[in-house]
Amino acid sequence: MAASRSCSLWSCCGRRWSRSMRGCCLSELHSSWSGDPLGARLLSQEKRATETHFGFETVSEEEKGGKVYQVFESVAKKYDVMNDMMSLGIHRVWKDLLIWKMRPLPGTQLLDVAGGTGDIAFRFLNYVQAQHQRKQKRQLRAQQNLSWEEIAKKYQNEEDSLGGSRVMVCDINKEMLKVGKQKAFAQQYKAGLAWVLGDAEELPFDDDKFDIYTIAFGIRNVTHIDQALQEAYRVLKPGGRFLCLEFSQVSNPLISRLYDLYSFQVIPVLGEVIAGDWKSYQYLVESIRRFPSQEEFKDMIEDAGFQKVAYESLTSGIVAIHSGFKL
Ligand SMILES: COc1cc(O)cc(C/C=C(\C)CC/C=C(\C)CC/C=C(\C)CC/C=C(\C)CC/C=C(\C)CC/C=C(\C)CC/C=C(\C)CC/C=C(\C)CC/C=C(\C)CCC=C(C)C)c1O
Ligand SMILES: C[S@@+](CC[C@H](N)C(=O)[O-])C[C@H]1O[C@@H](n2cnc3c(N)ncnc32)[C@H](O)[C@@H]1O
Repeated sequence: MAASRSCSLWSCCGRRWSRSMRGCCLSELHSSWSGDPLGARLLSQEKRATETHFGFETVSEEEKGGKVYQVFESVAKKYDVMNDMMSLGIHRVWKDLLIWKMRPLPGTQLLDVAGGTGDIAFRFLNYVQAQHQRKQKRQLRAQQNLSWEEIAKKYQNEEDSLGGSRVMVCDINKEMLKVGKQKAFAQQYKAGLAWVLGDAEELPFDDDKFDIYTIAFGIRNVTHIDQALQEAYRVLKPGGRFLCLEFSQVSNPLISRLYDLYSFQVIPVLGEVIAGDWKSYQYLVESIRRFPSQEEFKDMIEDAGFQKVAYESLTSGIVAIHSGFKL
């Protein structure tokens, strides 16, 4: 069921279709040129270029999306508990730091891509609500002669309690979004929050629409990172900001050794014990090792057109926050 769903999603739609078409044309050409060694060599190089990685495994670009889909479909229900267990809660601090770095202004329109179960969106809503309440209190203190009805009205309007800020969570995985929506319902997040099924490589939004684009622990899973970065650029308003929280590279050799030990010896075991899924957590640690370094990723963000690109490494480089502006 999952395989057939993701197959149609990943090989037959939009740009991916044209990519797979390119693959088809190449193999047809290959057979007609079989007597030409140079042509055959060039073609086999081209064919290799359509290969990518899924953790330490080499797979075709068409296959990767489906495999990533299966990973998150499988872990969705245990995703949040796994994160707390594996990181001893540290992922919460990293996500808080992302929001503090963002410092959203009243009225901010945020797009959280690969938003999964909503951790970034909920933090954003908490932040803007607290900020708006502080502002309201300051205003009320300044307007001493308001009636109690007027004061109550100011507090009751839920939409207004966010000062016009909104967040759109976009993720390719139905199961992750389902868990996110359940969490939102249980924690009573309603206003200013929307969920949409969509691919980071082909966002279902118009150009110049959002003030801020975030992607947390998501971009590592995308097949064509350059394409996702271009899409981030496209949907941001001029002056808009790109923020990415992702695993990165640890530079200290001693910490790196301990980190490797923990990653490869402990995490898949926790994955098996808690989520009954060794393979997905093996993919997690392998995909982290495959992801570009802080500097390499900064170059990729600049290549997509962003300016003033900078990053901050956290927890010895286990993760980094990259930031850039569409100017
Ligand atoms: C399928 O894909 C995914 C599934 C998911 O559930 C999540 C994601 C995306 C990830 C997130 C949303 C973030 C949350 C998840 C994680 C942080 C998990 C990934 C964690 C790592 C890759 C390792 C880094 C972990 C930490 C920084 C957390 C702190 C952990 C410790 C302090 C170690 C705890 C020690 C033990 C449990 C004792 C047993 C350990 C051993 C026998 C191995 C030897 C290890 C050590 C001696 C210490 C370990 C040292 C380190 C971790 C490095 C030290 C670092 C510093 C001192 C800065 C997703 O895509
Ligand atoms: C590790 S989770 C991160 C979730 C959330 N941002 C967080 O920080 O907890 C990675 C998410 O990326 C999503 N994802 C993977 N490939 C994607 C793509 N091409 N487009 C959109 N989302 C994608 C997965 O479905 C998954 O929900």
